[in-house]
Amino acid sequence: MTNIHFIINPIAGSAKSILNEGLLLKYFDKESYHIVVKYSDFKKHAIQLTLESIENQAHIIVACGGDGTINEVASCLIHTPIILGVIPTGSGNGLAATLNIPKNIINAIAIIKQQKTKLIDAGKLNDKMFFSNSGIGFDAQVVKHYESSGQRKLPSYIKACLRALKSFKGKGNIRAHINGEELHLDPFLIFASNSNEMGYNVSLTPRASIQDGVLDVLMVPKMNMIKTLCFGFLILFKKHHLFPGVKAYTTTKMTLSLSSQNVFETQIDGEFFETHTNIINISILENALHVIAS
Ligand SMILES: Nc1ncnc2c1ncn2[C@@H]1O[C@H](COP(=O)(O)OP(=O)(O)OP(=O)(O)O)[C@@H](O)[C@H]1O
Repeated sequence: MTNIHFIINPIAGSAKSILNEGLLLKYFDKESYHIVVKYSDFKKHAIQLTLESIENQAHIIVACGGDGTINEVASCLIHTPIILGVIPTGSGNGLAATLNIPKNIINAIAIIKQQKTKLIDAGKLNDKMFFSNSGIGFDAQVVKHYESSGQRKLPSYIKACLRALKSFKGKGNIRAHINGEELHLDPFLIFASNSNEMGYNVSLTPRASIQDGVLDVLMVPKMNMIKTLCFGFLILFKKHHLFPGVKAYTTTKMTLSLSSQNVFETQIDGEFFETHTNIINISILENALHVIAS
């Protein structure tokens, strides 16, 4: 008997998902599965619900939502034998795309029932985990505007990009240590990725793999508006790493620091997060999580 728990974020994506307890009971028969379905009521609630499921000996915990929900559930499952499942009902669904999990709920359920698992890496930014990506600079500002819009759809994401483009100032003077190199940067973006998709079929690190034991890092210098738009255009053709001044690395760890007592504004798996310190340590946890993939 498989003890399978589902944690559903009811506001993920358009909040119109057909996924509910009744549907799940139809697909997971009582003879083979003990099924528990829970709903998150507020931000970070999925963490509490996951910890309860761990106490209740769940074998598989399925995060039903986007990258934010997956992050909350998966962070609790690091280095445990409990398997993460994903039903993508979010907006971008970057990690689900990386794992080849279809957006069609019935097809995603079929993949969960196959229970084909992969052991994947996780990224760590100070004490927070990420499974897809994290970043400072422009992407963090986009997420900040996106969250304040109160909407979770593609047009709000595009609006957030335009607002961030207009208002982006950057922090200036960031010191980075990576692969034995020390860099002094005034970045537009420093992006560290475990996965090869951010969501909406967009990728800054198309060659990244969630199973290679390294993070793919992209450092983009601050540029004028025209150059920034050219950089954005090249992303569509996955040629942005060739843009003058852009540096791409693979690494197991990286440190970023600000000379002032300023804190960093970051995004972690698409959620805005402000550090408490002027130092960021980013590293990889190799083979950290069992996850069902297609
Ligand atoms: N009932 C709730 N009310 C408000 N916020 C919630 C609730 N349940 C979960 N959340 C929060 O909703 C946020 C967004 O969730 P999630 O990332 O899964 O969806 P999404 O943003 O639509 O998808 P994606 O990240 O793939 O674009 C998360 O920060 C999560 O903690």
